[in-house]
Amino acid sequence: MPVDAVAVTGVTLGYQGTEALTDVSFAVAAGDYVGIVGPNGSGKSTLIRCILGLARPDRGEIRLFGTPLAGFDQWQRVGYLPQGLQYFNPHFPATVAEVVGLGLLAGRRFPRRPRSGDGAAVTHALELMGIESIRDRLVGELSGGLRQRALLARALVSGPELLVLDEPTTALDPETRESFYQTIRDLNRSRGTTVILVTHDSGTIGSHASRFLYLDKRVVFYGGFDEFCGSQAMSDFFGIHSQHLICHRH
Ligand SMILES: Nc1ncnc2c1ncn2[C@@H]1O[C@H](COP(=O)(O)OP(=O)(O)OP(=O)(O)O)[C@@H](O)[C@H]1O
Repeated sequence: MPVDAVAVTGVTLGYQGTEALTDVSFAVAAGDYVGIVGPNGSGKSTLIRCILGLARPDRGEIRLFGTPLAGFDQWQRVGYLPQGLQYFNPHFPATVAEVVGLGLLAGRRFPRRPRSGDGAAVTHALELMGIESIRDRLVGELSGGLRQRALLARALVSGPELLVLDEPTTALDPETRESFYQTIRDLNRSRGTTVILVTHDSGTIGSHASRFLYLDKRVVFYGGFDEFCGSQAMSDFFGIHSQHLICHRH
């Protein structure tokens, strides 16, 4: 049986007595594209941080590619684009190629040194994102859309099988946002990259992702978008009008 890229079982986490995640369980098969949506403060970023080992659940277990997180050390298989990284100081003294190259060091053990194949990997990631021509520009000087492509190239430079993105489109205008979503979908479809993407864009994600996770501290819904839009339980939960708003782009 194929091993799931991510398996989350019974994860519960509280901050100073406030429950952020309650008994969350779901699995992401290799090749899936999962959109995670939910209201502000519903635990989306906390869940992502747990999956990446950046926050520790009080209870429950997480496996990446079949290995419990505590023993997982193949971080080059995982690409991460965190929330809020797009707000760069315009004077930040690093070029696009340098920022992308840092993505290779992040997955290595200490001492983190460049290796001989790194230049080719950086060029490949830049080409994949269509930004090879701006490799020597300072990253802080770029437009929001180009900067987000550079940061995506950084997340992709190690050739990850799993790509995790936390609200990657918030700083983008609608046109750039759509093109960014297309890029992610192409990666998923043509390269088979497994994608987990957190967004407030509940209408848009339905037309891109293969699965939909609605989180409100617990898993309210996890499944296909068609199933979500046809579900009486979801109409009862959201009210028919709100459910329709989520489903309208689909
Ligand atoms: N480090 C922290 N310390 C204390 N409380 C926290 C911490 N991080 C998050 N929280 C709280 O945990 C809850 C879940 O936060 P989280 O950021 O995971 O939600 P979210 O769904 O990603 O929110 P948003 O959509 O606004 O980004 C919120 O009530 C938040 O205030």
